[in-house]
Amino acid sequence: MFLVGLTGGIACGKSTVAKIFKEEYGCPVIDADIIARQVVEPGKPAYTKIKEVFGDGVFLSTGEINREKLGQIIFNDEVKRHQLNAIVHPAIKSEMLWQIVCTALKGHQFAILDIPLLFETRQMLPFVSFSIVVYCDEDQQLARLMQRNDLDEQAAQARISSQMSLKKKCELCTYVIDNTMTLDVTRDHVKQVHQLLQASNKHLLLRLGVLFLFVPLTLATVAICKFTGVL
Ligand SMILES: Nc1ncnc2c1ncn2[C@@H]1O[C@H](COP(=O)(O)OP(=O)(O)OP(=O)(O)O)[C@@H](O)[C@H]1O
Repeated sequence: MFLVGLTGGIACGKSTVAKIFKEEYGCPVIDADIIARQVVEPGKPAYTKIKEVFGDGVFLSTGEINREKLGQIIFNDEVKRHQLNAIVHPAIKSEMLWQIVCTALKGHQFAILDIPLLFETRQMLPFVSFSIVVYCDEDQQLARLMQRNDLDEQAAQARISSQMSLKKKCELCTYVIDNTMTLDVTRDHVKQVHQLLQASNKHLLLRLGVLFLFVPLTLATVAICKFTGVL
């Protein structure tokens, strides 16, 4: 199985495109945002570390993390942002790798990794064979974000500016999915990219690689066991 990174700017349409891949083509989608919420649930190791580093002030009375408060703190303090990233990113990465292994065992040709900050954090970049950026123009992005999150223009613009520019992401990726028009047009673009991914034989190369690694390892283990008298 090979991996496809799906990314883009905030509110450009990643979830919309991921849903089309999943529901219309049956592609497995591993969503970094969902994992990011799961790894900080009460009782998880990252939750405990956040409590140690940020104190009780960033928790609601229910025990859950007060995302708004934590968001304000890290948005205005780079050191704290790094501290939070150092806690959360490794936890997300290991859960993601675990989900990838489980998906690979089901025999899929490829899996989509929906990672908003694929190019910013670069954590999963070495693992993806192809990357897709969902694109819309700046005015649309601002309007969609303001409407969806009920934000004023200044707040929405601040969130957009905190990410790498969409233009730069488009330069770095393998495929761009244009989401500037109607959903039916976007569906057509997803179809085209899906066909290109299906035509790839990277999964065969990766399976061969695993086989070449696995066979000598197994033979070496058997030889050692025989030599030491275990077998
Ligand atoms: N082609 C489109 N035309 C009109 N509205 C759209 C289109 N695509 C997406 N939207 C709307 O734009 C908003 C953002 O879309 P979506 O949630 O898919 O973006 P996202 O990139 O996943 O966001 P985030 O970065 O926050 O995860 C949603 O309200 C969605 O319904």
